[in-house]
Amino acid sequence: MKQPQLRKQKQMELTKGQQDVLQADGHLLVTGGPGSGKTTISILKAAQVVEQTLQPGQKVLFLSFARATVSRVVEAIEYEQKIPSEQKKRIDVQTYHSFFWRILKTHGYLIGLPRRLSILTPPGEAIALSSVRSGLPARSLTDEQKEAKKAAEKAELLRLANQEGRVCFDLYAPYVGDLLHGSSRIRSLIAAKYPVIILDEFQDTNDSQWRIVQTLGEFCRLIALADPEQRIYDWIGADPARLDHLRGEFRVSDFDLSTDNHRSAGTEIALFGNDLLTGNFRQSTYKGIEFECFNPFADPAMTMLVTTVYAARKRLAEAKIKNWSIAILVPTKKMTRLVSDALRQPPAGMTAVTHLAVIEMEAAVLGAEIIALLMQSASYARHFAQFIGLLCNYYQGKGGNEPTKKALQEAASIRKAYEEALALQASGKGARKNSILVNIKAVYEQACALELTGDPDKDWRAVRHTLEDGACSRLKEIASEVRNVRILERGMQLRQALSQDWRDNGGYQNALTITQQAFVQEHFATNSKPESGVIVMNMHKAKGKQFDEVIIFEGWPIKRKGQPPYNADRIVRFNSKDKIDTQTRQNFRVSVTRGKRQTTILTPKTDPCVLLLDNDE
Ligand SMILES: Nc1ncnc2c1ncn2[C@@H]1O[C@H](COP(=O)(O)OP(=O)(O)OP(=O)(O)O)[C@@H](O)[C@H]1O
Repeated sequence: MKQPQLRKQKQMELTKGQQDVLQADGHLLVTGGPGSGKTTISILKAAQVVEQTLQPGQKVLFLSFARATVSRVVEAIEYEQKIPSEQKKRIDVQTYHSFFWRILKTHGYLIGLPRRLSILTPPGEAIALSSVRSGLPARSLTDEQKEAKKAAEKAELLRLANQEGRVCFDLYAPYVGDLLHGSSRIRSLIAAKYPVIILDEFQDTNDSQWRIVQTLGEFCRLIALADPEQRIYDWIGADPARLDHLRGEFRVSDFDLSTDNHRSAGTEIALFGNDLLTGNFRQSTYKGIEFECFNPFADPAMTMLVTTVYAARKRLAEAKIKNWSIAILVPTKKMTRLVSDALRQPPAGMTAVTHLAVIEMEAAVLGAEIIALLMQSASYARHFAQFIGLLCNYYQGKGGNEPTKKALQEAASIRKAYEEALALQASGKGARKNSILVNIKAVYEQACALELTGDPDKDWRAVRHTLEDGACSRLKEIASEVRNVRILERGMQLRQALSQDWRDNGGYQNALTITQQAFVQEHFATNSKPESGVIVMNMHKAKGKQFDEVIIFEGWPIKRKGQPPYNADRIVRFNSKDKIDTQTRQNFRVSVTRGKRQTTILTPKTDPCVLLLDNDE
């Protein structure tokens, strides 16, 4: 087969393995380590398919797990100057979720789901499950309680889907599997539109996704990309034997690009990544990998982090890298926040570091709904009731799948106080002076009394500041959470919709619905650009991404009087050798190999990360 039509440009030399992929027919399995060029060759292969075999109206489907990966793939496609733009348009990059959702929305009724379906987003799911969860202790469950909790959660999610048509993400694949297995018509409809499907990160497919791949493979040509050692989703059902399942089910041609490393060419980052998997370090130093140990206290730790960031920034500026990116990867949610705070206000008066922190969004999204409601005119009777409802939602949903007992209790006491107030009102009595509603209501009224302007940015901020400066500590917390959502920076669409609402109605009549819809759409948006600048994120979220430099930063043992040091926020749980397993090693390797030019690992001096010790140490 000939290569896709070439335009005049600086040519990337394809490796022998990559060229073999271009020559091959039928189902393909392309394996290889981090940066071995799997994504790149799959895009070139897709362009070749578009040019040589697709009929008008048909497209190549590229399926990825995360939106973050989608944006990287979209960027990589744009970057391939040798692919003409009309061919690029025919490579459709989607997440598994968005692809499944479209199938479900159109055909779900065939398996008994209601005709109208809506997406149950993660915060919505957390709220819906909070009543099931509040009946059980949040931690230290017995095995029996864990099973019971799982079963009760599952039953509620199925009920929501089947009776209310609100479908959570985890049910997409099982339902689509049922649909595809049950209907050859749907299978051929999909195959007619997408005769070739590329499956990114195939090693992470769980059983229900595999069931779908099995049916699609009968009609479509599959191109699976995988690195068995970048498997990070064991906890939600990825199976080490998945590649063999594919080989067993279909005749696939296997291509192994594993020895190549283009991402960090000229460094030994990939080599170090491989040694991390075994714990046998073949070298005492690795080009492109730096280690630093800090004194195990907040100030020296953060000082070292900030100076490391300064140094990385300087290196990239000196190397004249355009749109450079530095990722600070940390092991826990808590660390993401700590680091973000420290970069905003570094110790010892050092200059702040502008950055983006990728945080769990539940609290911020639910908080944003409260701001949106407060922008909305309070002229209708149920406005305050709706406000209380959203406040309870915030507490029920802010912890995502792991709500704290305290937050759930908070929701319950707000609801109780509200019902009590309603009862007192109904019997003609005044409100209780010591009710938790007093401050809530006072700030609510201040926010409702604001004179809004029709400029969504200004108005959004005005409401947020009112909560921030008001007398209610709960609403203060919400205002500070909402800062993380940077809602109005999320593209013009939301801002335009709010402005339109104002123009049409002389006020924001639909601000809440508009905001909620914006967040739902965001789950499926594929146009987000890969991040540049300094980005702080949980190590788990770095999968599939690449950055010019990576800094890995973990917590340190915290001394406690009369007790052993508290060793949370470590890459390995408690930094204990007993807790090392394949998953921990693979996760660490994924993080380390995200760096193109350098990866720096910062670890506490007194108790360095156990994965960095040689096996026999
Ligand atoms: N033959 C090649 N020559 C030079 N650079 C290449 C070649 N193939 C890929 N690259 C570049 O190497 C980098 C990594 O490639 P790619 O993203 O395709 O790897 P990958 O195998 O998909 O990585 P991962 O599994 O870690 O996501 C990209 O910046 C890409 O442009």
